[in-house]
Amino acid sequence: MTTFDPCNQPGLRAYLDAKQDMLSQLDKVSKSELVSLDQLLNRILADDLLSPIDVPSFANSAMDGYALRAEDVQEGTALTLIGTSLAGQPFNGRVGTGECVRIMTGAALPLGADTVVMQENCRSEHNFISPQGTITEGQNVRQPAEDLTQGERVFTAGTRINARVLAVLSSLGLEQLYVRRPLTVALLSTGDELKTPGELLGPGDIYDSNRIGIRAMLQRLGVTVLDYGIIKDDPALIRQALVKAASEADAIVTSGGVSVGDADYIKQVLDEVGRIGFWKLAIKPGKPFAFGQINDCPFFGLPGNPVSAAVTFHLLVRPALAKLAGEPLPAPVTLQATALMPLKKTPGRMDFQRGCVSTQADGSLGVVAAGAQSSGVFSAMAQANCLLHLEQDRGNVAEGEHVTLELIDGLYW
Ligand SMILES: Nc1nc2c(c(=O)[nH]1)N[C@H]1C(S)=C(S)[C@@H](COP(=O)(O)OP(=O)(O)OC[C@H]3O[C@@H](n4cnc5c(N)ncnc54)[C@H](O)[C@@H]3O)O[C@H]1N2
Ligand code: MOO
Repeated sequence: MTTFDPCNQPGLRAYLDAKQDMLSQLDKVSKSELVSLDQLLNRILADDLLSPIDVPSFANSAMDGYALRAEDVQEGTALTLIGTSLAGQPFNGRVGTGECVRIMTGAALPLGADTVVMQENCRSEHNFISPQGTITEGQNVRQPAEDLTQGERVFTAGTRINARVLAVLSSLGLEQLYVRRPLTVALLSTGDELKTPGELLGPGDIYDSNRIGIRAMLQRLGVTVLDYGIIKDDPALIRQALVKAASEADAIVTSGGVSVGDADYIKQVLDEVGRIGFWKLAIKPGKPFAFGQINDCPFFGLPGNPVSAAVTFHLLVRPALAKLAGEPLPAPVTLQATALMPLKKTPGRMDFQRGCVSTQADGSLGVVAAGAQSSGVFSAMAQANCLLHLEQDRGNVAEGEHVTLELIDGLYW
C-alpha cells in the first residue's frame, strides 16, 4: 500500500528533463583573463593547453645506480667507473665500451649510455662495477617525451585547476595562463523570520543559515559573491533587490519564498520583472525550486528549507554555473550500495535522501540513512557522506535492496 503524500501532485516536472531544459537556455558568459601561476588554483582554463616542451625534456635515470651500455654487459663483466651524473649536474663526458657512470634518480643519462642498473644489483670493487642478473637495454631510463610531447594537448578548455593540474602546469614552466573570469553571483535570503548570526532572536525568529551555507558553496566554486543579505517578505523590496541583482551579476540565487504560502513572493516577482522558466519539480527535497531569467540574467530560487536549499543548489545551480563558466561538468559518478536498513520512500518524486555509505567487511558498499530525512533537519545532512538517488516511481526500499548513490564532495559542500 502506498501512503498518500499531499506534496506529490501530478504534473511536477521530472528532474533530468528540467535540468536539461535549463542548461539548454544557458550560455557561457564569462570572459577570459591572464592570471599568474600563484593565483590559478580553482580557476577554469580558457583554452586547450598544449605542452610547450617535451616532458621529460632529456633522458634521465629512474633509479640510483650506474649508467652503462647494455651490450657491454656479460656474465662477470667489470665496468670501469669514469664519473658521476647527479640531478642538475650532468656528467659531461661520454660512456665508452667497458665504462659506466655513477648516476642518481633524475640525473641526465650520459651520452653513450642506454641503460641504468640500480645499485642494489651491482657489485662495486675499487673503481670497477659488476652488474648482476639479467639486463634489458633501456631499463630504468625515462625517455624524452615519455610523459608529454611538445605540442600535445595536456588539458582541454574548461578544465578546473586543482592542485594536481596546477602541479602539471608548473612542470611545464608556465608562469601565467588565460583562465575564465570568475562568475559573479548575487545571493540573498528572503524571510521576515531571519536573523544574521550574532543578532538576538525575537519570537518566531531563526538564524539565516542558507545564505551562509550557499555562500560557502559558491566561494568553494571560485565564484565572486555579491551578498545582498536578508530581504524582508515584501514584494516591493524583493523586486528592487532582484532588478538590481540582475544588473550587477551573472546569475541570481535566492533562498525561501518559492512555495505557495501567503508570504511567498519570489515567483510572483519573478513573473513581473522577468520570466519563469519552470517552477516545481518532481524531486524531494526541493520541490518548489524555481528557475527563470531577469533581463537575460539567470535566476535560481532555492526553497527555504535548509536541506532543500543545499540539495537543489547541488542538483541544479552547480551544473548551471558550470555551463555559465564554460566548465563542462560530467554526469555525477554513481555507485551501487546495499541498503543496511529500510528507507521510507513515496512514489511520485525522485528522492535524494542523505546517507552514510561505508565499506563492509566483505568489501561491498552498505548505506544507512544519515539521520532524519526531513528537509528542515540540516544537522543530519552535515553528517552525510552521500546522496541517494531514489527513482521517481519507486516506493519504500527494503533492507538488503540495492540503491544508487553519489558521494558528497566534502571539499565543495
Ligand atoms: N501548501 C504547501 N506548502 C508547502 C509546500 C507545498 O507544496 N504546498 N511545499 C513545501 C516544500 S516541499 C518546501 S521545500 C517549502 C519551501 O518553501 P519556501 O521556499 O517558500 O520557503 P519558506 O516558506 O520561506 O521557508 C521554509 C522553511 O525554511 C526556513 N527558512 C527559510 N529561509 C531560511 C534560511 N535562509 N535559513 C534557514 N532556514 C530558512 C523557514 O523558516 C521555513 O521553516 O514549502 C513547503 N510548504
Ligand atoms: O521539497 Mo521540500 O524540500 O520536500 O521540503
